[in-house]
Amino acid sequence: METPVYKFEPHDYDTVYEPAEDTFLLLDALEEELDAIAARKPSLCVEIGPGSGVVLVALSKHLPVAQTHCIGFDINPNACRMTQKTSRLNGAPVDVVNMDLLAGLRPACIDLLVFNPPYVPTQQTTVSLEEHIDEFNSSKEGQTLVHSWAGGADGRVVTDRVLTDLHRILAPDGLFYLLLLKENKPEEVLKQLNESHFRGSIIKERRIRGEHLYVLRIERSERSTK
Ligand SMILES: C[S@@+](CC[C@H](N)C(=O)[O-])C[C@H]1O[C@@H](n2cnc3c(N)ncnc32)[C@H](O)[C@@H]1O
Repeated sequence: METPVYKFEPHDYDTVYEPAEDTFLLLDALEEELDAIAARKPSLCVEIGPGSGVVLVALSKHLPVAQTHCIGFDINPNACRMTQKTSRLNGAPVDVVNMDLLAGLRPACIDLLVFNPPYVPTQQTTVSLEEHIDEFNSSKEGQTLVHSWAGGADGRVVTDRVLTDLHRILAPDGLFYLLLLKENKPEEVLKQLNESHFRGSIIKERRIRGEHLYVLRIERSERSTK
């Protein structure tokens, strides 16, 4: 999918994740999946961590407005603002909420879920929404951007929280597209999913500048059709 127009002001580079190779790989994978996605007639499309908003806005441009509500949840308030701005710039309606992952959502409501997580293995542990907003308000710029990429042990701390919640929030016929790095052990993730009523596969991979990136497509192993 074509990358939507986005406009960073100088200070945004310190606080919001700028679209990079991982973003573009996810866009390419989603483009190839558009027919499969349309066939599921998604009512609710959610991106966790939309950052600049380009992935969510690109998806929104390919999904019928009357049918699909697109919404992003980002822990970073400036990423939420940037996603709104990208939405406006492209005339593509998406909502965005400053929230930590998906805790506030009712069960089995997400038809299409997308996540390009903080995937770099680091010592750093993740922070709560409150701590994140405090950091942001105390203008420790550069600090907030760390949470866009710092993934803790195996780069999986945030991703594993989503995977643990997946059974609760994914609709029976839902699809989940997840970007991972080789160091996140995608094969191990797939094995765990296969053992817990999901099935998944690697639908796209790319080696770029020392990173080996994967996009996984995940769905329930016994899905109901609409
Ligand atoms: C690697 S960036 C991806 C940004 C964008 N989706 C892209 O592909 O360019 C990860 C995003 O996840 C957000 N994020 C990190 N932890 C989060 C959490 N617990 N809840 C919601 N968003 C989170 C970050 O603020 C950041 O915007």
